[in-house]
Amino acid sequence: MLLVIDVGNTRIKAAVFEGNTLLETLFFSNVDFQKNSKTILDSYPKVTDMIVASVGNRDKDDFLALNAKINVHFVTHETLFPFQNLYETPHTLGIDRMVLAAGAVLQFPKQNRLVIDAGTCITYDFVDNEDRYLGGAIALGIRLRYESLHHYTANLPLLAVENVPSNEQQDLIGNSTQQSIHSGVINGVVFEIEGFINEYRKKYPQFIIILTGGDSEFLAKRLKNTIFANSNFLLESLNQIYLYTTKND
Ligand SMILES: Nc1ncnc2c1ncn2[C@@H]1O[C@H](COP(=O)(O)OP(=O)(O)O)[C@@H](O)[C@H]1O
Ligand SMILES: CC(C)(COP(=O)(O)O)[C@@H](O)C(=O)NCCC(=O)O
Ligand SMILES: [K+]
Repeated sequence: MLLVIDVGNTRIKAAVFEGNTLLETLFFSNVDFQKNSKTILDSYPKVTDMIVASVGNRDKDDFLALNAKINVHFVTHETLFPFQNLYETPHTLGIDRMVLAAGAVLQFPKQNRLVIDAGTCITYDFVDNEDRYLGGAIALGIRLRYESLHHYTANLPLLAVENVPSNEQQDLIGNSTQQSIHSGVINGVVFEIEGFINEYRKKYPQFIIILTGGDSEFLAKRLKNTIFANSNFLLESLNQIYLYTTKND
């Protein structure tokens, strides 16, 4: 039984897998990581291995301290990935982005793939049908946009995606300060993502789109393009990498 852990800049996400079967997902903030992870391990005594992808500043010792009996596999730039990395600065590429690219290759073989991860940042990662990772883009996530508008202006309030009315379209013309901010943030993100997809389509007429990240379910309803929306895609990709690396060791 495997515990997979994704340490992002906002949340830590975890999941327990038995082979390809996802048994449980768990989410917690960075602060109560140690306590919660011990709870997970106590609830799943059959966990023998853990695979960790961390963009945060946690080091391997934090995870080794959880349980000395568990084998910890820390995903690094030296991990065996199922793609050719054509990034010009391969050692600055986010481990999370590499895991997403690996998941796209392993779960959607032999086609052009664009992975969009809407979390702290919105990342775009492209792997072509020859399994070459070409790179992509890094943009402000939804929360960072709301926080920037508040922190870097004199009068704008701090809003959040949770305040957005649940209807699936955000009014284009905001008729109040709050609605203007929501229109700028939500429509800005939706139009940005659709704009990127349209530009990719000019270069690659055929490709699939995988949308993941904590804001993926919110955004999937608002995007016109056909996408595979899966908020657990990074966790599933970590499991796929574990199976791939142990098989190819
Ligand atoms: N229970 C939750 N707690 C915090 N953020 C959540 C939650 N559910 C969804 N979200 C959304 O997920 C975003 C973080 O997405 P995530 O992919 O976890 O980020 P990262 O991987 O960068 O840490 C938050 O900004 C928020 O909009
Ligand atoms: C862009 C990121 C901060 C995204 O992190 P996240 O939104 O998942 O918290 C992370 O992928 C990162 O630190 N990248 C390093 C720079 C690069 O990928 O080129
Ligand atoms: K992200």
